[in-house]
Amino acid sequence: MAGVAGRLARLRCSGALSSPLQVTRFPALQLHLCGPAMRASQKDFENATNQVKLLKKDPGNEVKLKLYALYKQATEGPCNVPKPGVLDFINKAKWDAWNALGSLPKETARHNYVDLVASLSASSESSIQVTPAADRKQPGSDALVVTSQDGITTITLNRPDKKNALTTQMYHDIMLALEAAGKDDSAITVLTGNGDYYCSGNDLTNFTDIPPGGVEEKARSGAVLLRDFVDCFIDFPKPLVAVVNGPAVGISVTILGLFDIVYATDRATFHTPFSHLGQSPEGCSSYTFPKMMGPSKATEMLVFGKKLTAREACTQGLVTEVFPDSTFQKEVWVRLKAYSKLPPNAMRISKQVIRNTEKEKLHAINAEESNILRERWLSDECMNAVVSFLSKKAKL
Ligand SMILES: CCCCCCCCCC/C=C/CC(=O)SCCNC(=O)CCNC(=O)[C@H](O)C(C)(C)COP(=O)(O)OP(=O)(O)OC[C@H]1O[C@@H](n2cnc3c(N)ncnc32)[C@H](O)[C@@H]1OP(=O)(O)O
Repeated sequence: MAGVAGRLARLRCSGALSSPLQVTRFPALQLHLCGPAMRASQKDFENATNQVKLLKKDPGNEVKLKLYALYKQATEGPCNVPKPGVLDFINKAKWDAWNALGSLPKETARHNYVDLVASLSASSESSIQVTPAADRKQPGSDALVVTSQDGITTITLNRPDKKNALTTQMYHDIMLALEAAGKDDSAITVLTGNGDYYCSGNDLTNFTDIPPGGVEEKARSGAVLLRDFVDCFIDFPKPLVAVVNGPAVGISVTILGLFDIVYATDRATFHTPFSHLGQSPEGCSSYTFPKMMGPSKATEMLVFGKKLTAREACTQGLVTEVFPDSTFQKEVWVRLKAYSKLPPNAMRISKQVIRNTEKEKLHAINAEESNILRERWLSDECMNAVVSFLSKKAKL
């Protein structure tokens, strides 16, 4: 356990991975950046750390390292933490950048940080997304877009540059969006992705944001989040449709067993590499997959990580219908618009008649899978796989 905790701690590098180094987009924040000639106050500094999160364009690794070093110097003073090992590339680069600032006073580092952020903001001014609070469908981030039209509420995963990997915030936002969609006046609800991927599964950087309670606490809260997330799909009251616009990985595949219809482009693939990641099945797939495709085909996917083409997934019953990529969007939406005109109450009740007999069982399976995963996340097999991915040594 100490080894696992140590590796995670190194990954975090004293909070580095959850520090403002991560360039993600957040709803608008008021900014009061100081000009270069003025000294930066603590407030300016705090505003600048928020401003970094608003940058739409990734400023590149060199600038990110500079920002990181100045941030650490401004908040903690000169670098006096042990130098990471040579193989710990990411943290070593960060350590080097911080250490290079020597004994630069905290106040100067703060000022330089604010200046650097101001120059970055000026060069990407138009990229800041200002979303009036009243227009927001759900709080937290623009990595999820919810629209309602023609009787269809569509939840779109919107992190195309990260292949729509699911951050912790996105799990929460999807739950909120599903809760709202279950109650709104739309007839059906759709989950889809923006960009070339449907979803690359759990964002593996979720493993790096370790709370004060340590990795055990992280695994415990992760298991609660997973269970709550999957419960929302089990309980969703209306017809739920997946429009799989590209490859799908991990949890985005397993929960398809809880959807009522799955339409896929012929470019989509379905991949659940749990053993490769030292993990185990979730999303009730340990029950739904063997039930729909038989135990041996399910084992090929869930134990051996066999990646299915869209057509294979259709043959196995995971996908309802496959469409040529060139006509996918058009054909699917024409079909869904027609379905959405059917009487909504009849559709909702029919769905419930089909699904309700299994609900209790699914909840129990979900709880059990989440518990087992909690243990898996603490295993060396899992940690090694996550570290390999994050240090760019492995991908699927
Ligand atoms: C104890 C912790 C608990 C946390 C809370 C958990 C709550 C619920 C957990 C439910 C569990 C689910 C299990 C799973 O979903 S397992 C599946 C996990 N997914 C992966 O392993 C996929 C990893 N990604 C890849 O292998 C490849 O990126 C790809 C998907 C095959 C695509 O390869 P390609 O070459 O086309 O593209 P890039 O690799 O260059 O990707 C572009 C950038 O996107 C980043 N990326 C992609 N996927 C992920 C991901 N899943 N997590 C984090 N980042 C991802 C990739 O790093 C690139 O970023 P960069 O441009 O900054 O380099």
